[in-house]
Amino acid sequence: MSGLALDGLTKRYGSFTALQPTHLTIPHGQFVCLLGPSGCGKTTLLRMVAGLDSPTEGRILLDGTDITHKPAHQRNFGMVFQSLALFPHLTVGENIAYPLRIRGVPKADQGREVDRLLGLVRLPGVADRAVSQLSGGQRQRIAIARALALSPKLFLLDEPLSALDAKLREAMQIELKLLQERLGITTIVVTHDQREAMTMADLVVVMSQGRVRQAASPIDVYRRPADSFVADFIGMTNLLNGHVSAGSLAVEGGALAVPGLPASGPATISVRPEELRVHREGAGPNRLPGTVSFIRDLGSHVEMRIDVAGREMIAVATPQDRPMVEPGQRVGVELPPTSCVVLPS
Ligand SMILES: Nc1ncnc2c1ncn2[C@@H]1O[C@H](COP(=O)(O)OP(=O)(O)OP(=O)(O)O)[C@@H](O)[C@H]1O
Repeated sequence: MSGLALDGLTKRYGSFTALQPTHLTIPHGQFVCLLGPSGCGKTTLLRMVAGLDSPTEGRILLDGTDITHKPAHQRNFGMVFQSLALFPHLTVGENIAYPLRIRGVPKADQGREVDRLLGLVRLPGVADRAVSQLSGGQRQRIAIARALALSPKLFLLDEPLSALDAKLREAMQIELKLLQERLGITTIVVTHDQREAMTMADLVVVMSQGRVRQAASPIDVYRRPADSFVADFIGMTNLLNGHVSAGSLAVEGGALAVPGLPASGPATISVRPEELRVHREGAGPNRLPGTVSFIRDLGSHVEMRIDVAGREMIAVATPQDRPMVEPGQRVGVELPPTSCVVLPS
């Protein structure tokens, strides 16, 4: 197969398992984001792919070849890691040329390659500048350019944009995505920012506690979360626990018609805030009665917090669709059946 395959990749430190046996296939040219809270094993996984750490068990295959024990410097992967900062005493051009020099690329070709790479990251003409003369965003672009020297087979980045302010970060996410699309290089980025992952990735790998919870497209992890962790971690959601009875889900406050329920027993559903409909009338199909506790108008959308049988639900509406309700008002919260996702118990 063309691409990267992890076959039971595992990392243990003594009795602690940082990465549970992981199976993952990444087709050639994909942009993958490893996403999860701090300590979930994202960096551990990336470092093993990079060859900076060795797995306790399992194999790493690149285009069908086992590279598990190949030293990092022989893998020809581009890396942007915090531990691989730019050399402050070298110019921009010298920094980018560094990997070329190590590999014995002739001097004349080095200059040409540096210019090409600076063009790629949209910073032409800065080769002679000192690194200290660059802004944070420019430095990150240089680190990316350096990592892309020698046309690597894989491009690996660990939280590459985390030091940038919110606006620049968003701009760089789009830039990085477009660059990756142009180059068609298989890319793996570690991030704990779900918006960042949704912006850039073809494949989002959601991790928690050393385990891959779901690996799917951004829209699938959002619309069809594999479990309550993923549903809660990706964006906002309403999780409702209930019991299946006579074909519907009995929850605090009422009974709901939900497609795909188990025949009996407990069940949990997830409903996104923008799917909820808030009515001034409490009664109606798939409605739960509640009381508005808080409303905030964020300009682009209105967020309503509603107390339903002692639990808080969140509904979001556009300014155009905003229901005319006030805090303290009794309302009906409609959960359209097709928007309810049944999660495995
Ligand atoms: N050398 C080590 N020895 C022992 N435990 C380690 C070592 N390296 C990492 N760990 C542990 O393995 C777990 C996963 O660490 P990892 O760095 O992969 O997390 P992460 O998801 O990248 O988190 P963050 O977003 O905070 O960087 C953590 O609990 C960490 O403490």
